[in-house]
Amino acid sequence: MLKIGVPSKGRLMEKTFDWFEARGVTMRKTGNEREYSGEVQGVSGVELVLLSAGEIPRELAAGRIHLGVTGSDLVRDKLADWEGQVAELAPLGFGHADLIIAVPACWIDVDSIDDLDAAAAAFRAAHGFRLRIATKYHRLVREYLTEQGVADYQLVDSQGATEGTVKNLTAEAIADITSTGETLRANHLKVLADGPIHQSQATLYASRGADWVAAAGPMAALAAKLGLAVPAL
Ligand SMILES: Nc1ncnc2c1ncn2[C@@H]1O[C@H](COP(=O)(O)OP(=O)(O)OP(=O)(O)O)[C@@H](O)[C@H]1O
Ligand SMILES: O=P(O)(O)OC[C@H]1O[C@H](OP(=O)(O)OP(=O)(O)O)[C@H](O)[C@@H]1O
Repeated sequence: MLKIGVPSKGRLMEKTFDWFEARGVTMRKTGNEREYSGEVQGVSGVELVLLSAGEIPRELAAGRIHLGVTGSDLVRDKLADWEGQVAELAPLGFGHADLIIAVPACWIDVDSIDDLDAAAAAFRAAHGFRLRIATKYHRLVREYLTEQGVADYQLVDSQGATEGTVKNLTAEAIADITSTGETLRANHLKVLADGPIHQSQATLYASRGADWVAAAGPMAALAAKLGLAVPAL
């Protein structure tokens, strides 16, 4: 059997199902609406595993699923050396979102990462602690700030409603995903002008650690349906 992990709910699940359906592979949930079980039709030997989008990178890295669909932001953030653990087979063209840094819109002298760097140093001098950036993207944000030479900050973990942390006085800035920008605007935040840390989209990945010998037959059949080359893993 070849196991493929797909997000278990919401837009990502629906659009993933549509993407496979358009290529002759039907995925559907089985059982009652809330039951996390599913099946694949159109290619034999493929098992559907419905998982949280955030857990798919770890399951791929552990080799418990052969293939997985999730956001490229989550793979890069959750896995150290992601390219050593998974292979990117195809960007799927949906789930587009930018990982950005945003600061209060009223900070009129902070528009770029260099401005943030200067503001962070001034903040520490004035308050005696480092400027707080709320995020769930710890690895990507740390790597980016190191590259940009920003050091006077601390990350504050926020697993949701991150844009609210500034108003709630638990952070001075945030790093989060945005697509329409509505949540940022509604919370009086502005994006730093330097461009996103990462442009994410839903992507099909293959595990480098899974048992590909046992799954070779279903993988060849699935790759043919999807118009993909069989990856050398
Ligand atoms: N507003 C958005 N527009 C487009 N894509 C988004 C948006 N918010 C999040 N995403 C993308 O959706 C993917 C899943 O996001 P997230 O980790 O928030 O999952 P979730 O929906 O909370 O599910 P779960 O809690 O089961 O992990 C990520 O790759 C993220 O980039
Ligand atoms: O730019 P926008 O279109 O406004 O979208 C951005 C929002 O969408 C995501 O949140 P989600 O709805 O997944 O909830 P969360 O707070 O639990 O992450 C993301 O974390 C932002 O909060």
